[in-house]
Amino acid sequence: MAEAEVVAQGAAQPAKAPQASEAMERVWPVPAEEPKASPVGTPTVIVDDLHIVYKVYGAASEAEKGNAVNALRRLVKRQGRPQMKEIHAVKGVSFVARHGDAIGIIGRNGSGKSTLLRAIAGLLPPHKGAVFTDGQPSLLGVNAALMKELTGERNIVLGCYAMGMTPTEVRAQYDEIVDFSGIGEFVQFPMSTYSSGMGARLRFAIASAKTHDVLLIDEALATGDREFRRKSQDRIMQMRKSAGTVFLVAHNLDVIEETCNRVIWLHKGKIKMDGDPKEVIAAYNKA
Ligand SMILES: Nc1ncnc2c1ncn2[C@@H]1O[C@H](COP(=O)(O)OP(=O)(O)OP(=O)(O)O)[C@@H](O)[C@H]1O
Repeated sequence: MAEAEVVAQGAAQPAKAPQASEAMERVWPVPAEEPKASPVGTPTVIVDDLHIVYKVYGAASEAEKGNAVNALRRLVKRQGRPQMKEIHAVKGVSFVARHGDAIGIIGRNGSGKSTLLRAIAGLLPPHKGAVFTDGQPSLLGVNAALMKELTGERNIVLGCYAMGMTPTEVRAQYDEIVDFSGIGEFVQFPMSTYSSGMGARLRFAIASAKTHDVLLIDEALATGDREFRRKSQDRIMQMRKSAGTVFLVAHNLDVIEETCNRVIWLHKGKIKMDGDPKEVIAAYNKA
């Protein structure tokens, strides 16, 4: 399944990677987006009795496995395709997120954290229930794909356009993005030459160059070093102040506690606890 891309997908056309300034001149102008002034405390995301079910085909027993003999046997016996299995990943989750919230989502492996984020981003259709969002949610995941064959420069420019920034805004932000990412002269090299940490830093730097109504961050801070984590946390704080809503999935509970004003603990697809970070994390650690 494709991750939500905060960065450009399918927007790149050049055969060779030009300098950033050239790239900016070439791309068509994007209509300016007026920043919305939303008061802190008004709802941005309403999740109402959300159920997400994955359907997995071919999760069959040995006798049903998809080899030629079994396929022929099914044809002869006029049987359908191998049994489909359902994985009920999110089970009746409800909550309201507000402008200015930074909400940490914690839980054991497989508890439904990433699934919930992808559903809020609109990437997974609800089996039951609904998600209402005010504004465009942007998911920044570990796998959010920049284009590996393009230079950091090109990825910054295209990524910013993909987020709806104008050429003037991109120009104004370009140096700051490079600076924040800390990738230095590597910005001129194709991303295929980057370490995973460098790629993650650049993704975060691009994604956070814009004020998002709703920014969903899935473990994206995990690959950065300590210094980068601190800078990222500061930036998330700034986003909260500018009345955006940030969701943060991380296994590092310290990052969650330091960054978020609210924590949702998911357990086997359901909300086990929702509230003050200290209290929720203490209960989670005891469980
Ligand atoms: N694409 C998929 N197809 C089928 N099942 C999936 C898919 N993605 C996740 N699942 C299942 O949904 C459940 C929740 O997975 P999810 O990745 O949301 O959990 P998580 O809390 O983010 O886990 P982790 O902490 O390991 O990243 C798991 O049982 C997982 O096996």
